[in-house]
Amino acid sequence: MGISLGSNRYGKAENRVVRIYRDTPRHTIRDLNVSTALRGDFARAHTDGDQSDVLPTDTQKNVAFALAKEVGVPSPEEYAVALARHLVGAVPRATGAQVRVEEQAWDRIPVEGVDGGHDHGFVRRGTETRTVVVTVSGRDADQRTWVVSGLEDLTVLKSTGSEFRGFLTDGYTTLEETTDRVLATSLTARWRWEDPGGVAFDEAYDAVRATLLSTFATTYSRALQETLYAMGRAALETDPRLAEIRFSAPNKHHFLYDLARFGIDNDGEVFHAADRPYGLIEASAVRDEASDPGEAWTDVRSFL
Ligand SMILES: O=c1[nH]c(=O)c2[nH]c(=O)[nH]c2[nH]1
Repeated sequence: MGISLGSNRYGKAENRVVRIYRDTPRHTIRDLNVSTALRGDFARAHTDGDQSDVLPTDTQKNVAFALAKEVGVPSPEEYAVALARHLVGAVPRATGAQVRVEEQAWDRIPVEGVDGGHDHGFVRRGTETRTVVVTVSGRDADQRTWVVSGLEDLTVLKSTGSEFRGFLTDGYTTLEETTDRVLATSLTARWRWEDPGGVAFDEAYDAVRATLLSTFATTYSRALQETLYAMGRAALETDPRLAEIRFSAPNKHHFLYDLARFGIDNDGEVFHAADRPYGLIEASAVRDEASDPGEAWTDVRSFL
């Protein structure tokens, strides 16, 4: 019977690394969920139970925490690149690594009379998560690095300025056309940097996020598909260093509740917010001259 070892990788998932900068009385906090994965020739661990090529996942965890001090977290992207390169360097059999980081933002607690909020009191910001996936491939001089930045669970809604009509129908179609509906989604967006060298990632994140939000609000929507593509084009126009942006967007349906049964008018005022099923709309925008994505999207969740 011919059976051979297929693809494999290993690492430590979901290290909850919190780095606090406290060099001045005004502290800053970077709250990360860090996952590492190494790939390479680790066949003997699978076939022979031989661990001599395997740097334990426990050690990978320790490195994730140590680099939060030694390299720091100037941005989650820079931290992830340093961690991925360190791990490949530390493991002779590794041919590549992927480091995923999710960052939860903390805002300063507003305090009366204190400009810009409290020095060391923080409150978590919403459900939104900033994300980074860094993929490193090869060793030493041949090494390549891809950086995909993004966000998850950016929940947005517009209460008008959205329609859905003129769609294909068949014998099973019951959906009615609408010229005025609620459009809501919980957005996942990921953008690939053409060349991550020298990018000020924190500023860039704020700029892309602001562009996505303002485009969502100001663009009249004939479908979520059209809105996503408009958001993607706007993001790429905002920052020429972006090669492409990909979206995954659940259409969080808001159904007009039937109050006519009770003799009550409902002119787009009362809705049932259904949580499932939901339309799942996925789309991307790509710059014409973008480089080949290489391994940037390998094993990146929910994409295309
Ligand atoms: O924006 C939308 N796109 C669709 O493809 C779709 N399909 C559907 O039933 N409602 C919607 N809304």
